[in-house]
Amino acid sequence: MRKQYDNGTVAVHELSLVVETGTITVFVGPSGCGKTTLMRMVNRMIDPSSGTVLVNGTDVRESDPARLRRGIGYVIQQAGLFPHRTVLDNVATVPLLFGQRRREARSRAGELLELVGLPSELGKRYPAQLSGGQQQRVGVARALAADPPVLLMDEPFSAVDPVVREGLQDELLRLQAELDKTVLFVTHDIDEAIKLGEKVAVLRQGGHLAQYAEPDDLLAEPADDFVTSFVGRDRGYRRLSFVDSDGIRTGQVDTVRVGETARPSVEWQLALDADGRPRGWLEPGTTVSGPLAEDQLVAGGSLYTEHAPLRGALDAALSAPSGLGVVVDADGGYVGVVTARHVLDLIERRRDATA
Ligand SMILES: Nc1ncnc2c1ncn2[C@@H]1O[C@H](COP(=O)(O)OP(=O)(O)OP(=O)(O)O)[C@@H](O)[C@H]1O
Repeated sequence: MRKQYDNGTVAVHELSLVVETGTITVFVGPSGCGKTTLMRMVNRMIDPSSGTVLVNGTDVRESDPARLRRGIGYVIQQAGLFPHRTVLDNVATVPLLFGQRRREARSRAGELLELVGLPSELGKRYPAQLSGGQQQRVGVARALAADPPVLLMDEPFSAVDPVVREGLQDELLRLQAELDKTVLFVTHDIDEAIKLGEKVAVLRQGGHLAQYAEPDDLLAEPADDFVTSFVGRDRGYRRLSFVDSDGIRTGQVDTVRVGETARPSVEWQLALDADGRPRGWLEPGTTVSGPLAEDQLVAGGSLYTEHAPLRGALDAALSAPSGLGVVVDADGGYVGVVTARHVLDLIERRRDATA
C-alpha cells in the first residue's frame, strides 16, 4: 500500500508486509519515516492512497469503522487518557460505549488494572495524580478493555524514563505470553525493537521497508548500510542477547555475611544478606572491626540470572568492581561468579566447534 498526503508528502511508499497473528511485530525507523501513518491505516483513521490493509483476511475498508476499532486497541505516547475521568472510568470507556453495564465495566476495569500491574485502588484517582509510567499502564489497560485481538502501540513507552520503560517492556512481554494478541508496536529505539519484536520491520524515510526479519538475523546480517547504521555499532554485543549460556564456566568466590564478623583478605569477598542474596563487595585489604555493615561495601555490578542469555553474563562481569560477575538463581540467591574471560571462552569454543 501507499500513502501520499494532500500536500504531496509520500509517508508510505509501496509497503507490502504480512504480520503474524498472535505475535509482536515492531516497526522501527527514524522520525518521519511513516510509522504513525502506517498504524493509522490499519485502524482506518487514515485511508491508504492505494493498496489495501487486510485484517484477518478482510479489507479494512469493507469493515464498519466503529466495529473495526473495537477489535483493534490503540495505545499512544503519553497514554492519551481523559483528564476529567477517573482511571477506572478511563479503562471502562469502550465497554460502556458498547453498552456494557456500568457495574460490570468497572469491575472488569479493576481486573485489567491489576493485570497491567497497578493496584486497583488507583482506579479512583484522576490521570494527573499518577506517574508517567502508571498512566502508560492505564493506557494499555484501556486498550485491552474491549479484548481486541489486535493492538496498535505507537511509541507507548517513549515518554518515561529508562528504568520505568524497561519495567513496562517486561510487563508487555509478560502480558503477551498470557494474552497472545497480535501487536503492532512502533518505536524509534532499536533496543526496544529487539527486545520486544518477534519480527522487526526497519523502515526508512518515505515508508520504505529496509529489512523485515527476526531480531537476531537483523543484527547478524543487516541488509544494507542504512540498517547497519541503524542497528548501530554495538550490534555484536547486542546479539549476545540471543545467545544462550549453556556450558559456560563459572567459579566461586569467598563470601561474607552482612552483620557477621569478616576476616581481612587479599581477595575480593562477596557480601551476602541473611537469605544469601548479594549485597556488594568487600574490597581486598579492608579491615572490619565488629559486624560487617553495608556502608563498608563497594556496590556490586549487574547480577546475572543463571541460564539467561550471554549478554547478561558479560555485563555482570564488566560492571562488577572485582571483574567477577555475580551469578544468581531465579530467587536472587548467590550461585557463583563469571568473568569476561569465561564468556569469551564460550564464544570461542562455539566458534571452533562450528568451524
Ligand atoms: N496530515 C499530514 N499531512 C501531510 N503530511 C503529513 C501528515 N501527517 C504526516 N505527514 C508527513 O508524513 C511523513 C510520515 O509521518 P509519520 O507521522 O507517519 O512518521 P513517523 O515515522 O511516525 O514519525 P515520528 O517517529 O516522528 O512520530 C512525515 O514526513 C510527516 O511530516
